[in-house]
Amino acid sequence: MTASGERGALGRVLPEGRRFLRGRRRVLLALSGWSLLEAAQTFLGGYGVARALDDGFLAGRTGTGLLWLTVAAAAVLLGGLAVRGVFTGLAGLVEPLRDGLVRRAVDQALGAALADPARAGATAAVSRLTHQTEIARDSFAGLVLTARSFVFTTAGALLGMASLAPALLLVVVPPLLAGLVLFAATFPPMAAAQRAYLDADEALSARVGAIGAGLRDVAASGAGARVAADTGGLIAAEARLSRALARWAAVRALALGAAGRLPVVALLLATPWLLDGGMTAGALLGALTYLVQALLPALHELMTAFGTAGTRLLVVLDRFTHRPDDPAPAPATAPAPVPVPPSPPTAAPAPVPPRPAAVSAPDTAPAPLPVPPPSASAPAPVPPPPGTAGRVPAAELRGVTFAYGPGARPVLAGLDLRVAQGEHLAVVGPSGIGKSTLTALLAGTLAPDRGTVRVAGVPAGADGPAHPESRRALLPQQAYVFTGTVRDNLRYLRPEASAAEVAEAVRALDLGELVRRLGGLDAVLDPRRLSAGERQRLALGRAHLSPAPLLLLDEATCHLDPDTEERAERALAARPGTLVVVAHRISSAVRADRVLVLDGDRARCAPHRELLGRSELYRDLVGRWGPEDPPAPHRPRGASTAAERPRDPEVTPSRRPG
Ligand SMILES: Nc1ncnc2c1ncn2[C@@H]1O[C@H](COP(=O)(O)OP(=O)(O)OP(=O)(O)O)[C@@H](O)[C@H]1O
Repeated sequence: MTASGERGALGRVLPEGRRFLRGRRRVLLALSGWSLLEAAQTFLGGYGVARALDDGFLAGRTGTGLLWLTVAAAAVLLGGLAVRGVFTGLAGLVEPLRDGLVRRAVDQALGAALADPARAGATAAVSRLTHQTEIARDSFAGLVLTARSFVFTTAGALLGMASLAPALLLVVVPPLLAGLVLFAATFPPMAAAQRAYLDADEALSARVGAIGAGLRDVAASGAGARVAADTGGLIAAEARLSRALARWAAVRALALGAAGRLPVVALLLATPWLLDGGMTAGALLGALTYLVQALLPALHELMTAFGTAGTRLLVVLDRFTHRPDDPAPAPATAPAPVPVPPSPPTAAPAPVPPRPAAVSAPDTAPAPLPVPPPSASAPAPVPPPPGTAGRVPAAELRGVTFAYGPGARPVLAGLDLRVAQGEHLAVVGPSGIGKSTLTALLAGTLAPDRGTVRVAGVPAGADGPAHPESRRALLPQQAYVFTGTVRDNLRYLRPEASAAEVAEAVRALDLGELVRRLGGLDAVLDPRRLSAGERQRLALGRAHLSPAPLLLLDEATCHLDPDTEERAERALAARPGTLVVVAHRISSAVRADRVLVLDGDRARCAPHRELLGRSELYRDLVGRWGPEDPPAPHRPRGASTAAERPRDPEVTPSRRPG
């Protein structure tokens, strides 16, 4: 924030501040009363010392000297009483401020969510409700304490000096004022640095929130490194801004050093002149007491409080005063754009579709994560080894055991499974049994603890060849849609897809009406404006275009109605290749060639009707899903024949120890 920006913030905050204080006159009055007692302590502190010297010890009257020193000491007790009263009164100012800010933050968050439901989860509101409210409360309390103390202490000290010898004011006041001016000059740049730091903190909050929500998509898209680099940039920006803040604090400390010590130096330098003018040693010592014991500590506290708490309070209050629908006060020192390191040429050379300024997300809404599309030059699907076409399984698990951690109970244990090329397999089982884990193992985003997972004859995970996206595509439940054109979203897994291929995917998935509603293939999408179902439908279109022969749908149709789901599944099954679906409805299982029911030590794999007779758990699941007229099993194009397809014995029980 520039100096003018700072003045703008002050202009926004001050009227509300005045209203707030006007409504609390009684509290202010009580605070002033206690502070007057503090001023009296200051006055007596220096005056007692001066009198003790001039009227007591230097005049040979030790008793009088001791009496005046007792008066100065008693004043300290008076100060203790004052501090107790001040703290009691302080709560009456600080707590209503905090309550008001919390109410306002909730109002702002609800208002923003009602105006734009996609922003309902904006994590900046959380930072505002918790971190920033507490900053405001603490800073305000610190400021009231020190500002009040400075005013009354200074008044007491100046009054004391004036009563000892008015010439003392001539020596002490000018350097004191110079120090205050110097300090005030550091205020605007420090506030700007503070504001930039808070901006960066909110941006990081929002980004981390967005990553949390889209973690599965990021993992499925293999975009971890890119997202880590992107977020690392935000973290680095915040660290850089916090260092800038620390530098300004150092400059301010220098100002304090100069301002705090100059009046003492001036007094010492002026001593001969003051003594020549008839000033007594007691008055000089009294003045030094005022400076060293009262004024300098009060000044030090004031500068420290204004230097940190003051700027923080202004910046935070400005955020609460500023309504979300107001034009945002633009930070002059906004965090630098996050440097995203270029992806290595072999990983994903295709650029991320640019986000047009018109649709870029506001600062309070998490920006969509820039996940790089797979390389346009990614190799073509890996063909089966020569002479084995049709015989190499589309996917194969052998003795697979997997647990989420060394001490954890395995989710899958000793599982064997063969999925033939062209097969349509449905995976069912109770919640938490390991269906998603199985799809993640097939996708290679998880690696088995024991056993092997192969896709098209090659290892599925990191030990396999590069470009796993050319062999399999995993669609998780939360479909990932980015800010870009509808066309780019559809071609995400295959950037080189032709117009005819895109049109075919739109037709096959019945996306015509949706695409029209979104403004056509060239319209730029705002992901926050799409429903979960619309996102899933676009992701399904994307899967249809994918070059991967193995499609893994992990409840990727859960937000669709049964008819739309059926159409989508049939279209994806009819596409050349293999389809593995974590079934969301009984109809989904019935449509498949085979159903794998995961049940710990009683895993079974067979066609629907056969499984009904053989698996009690499957009968249970079907019963819970509700009766449904099973449509005739769909035979996908390119599906393997019954002879080619593996039968139940090829699925051995998945045992869970213990
Ligand atoms: N990242 C993880 N860390 C630790 N445990 C996990 C993790 N992901 C899943 N689990 C646990 O592993 C088990 C299997 O989870 P998984 O998501 O594969 O089951 P699921 O059958 O897909 O469940 P649902 O139908 O509810 O999606 C569950 O007990 C789950 O709590």
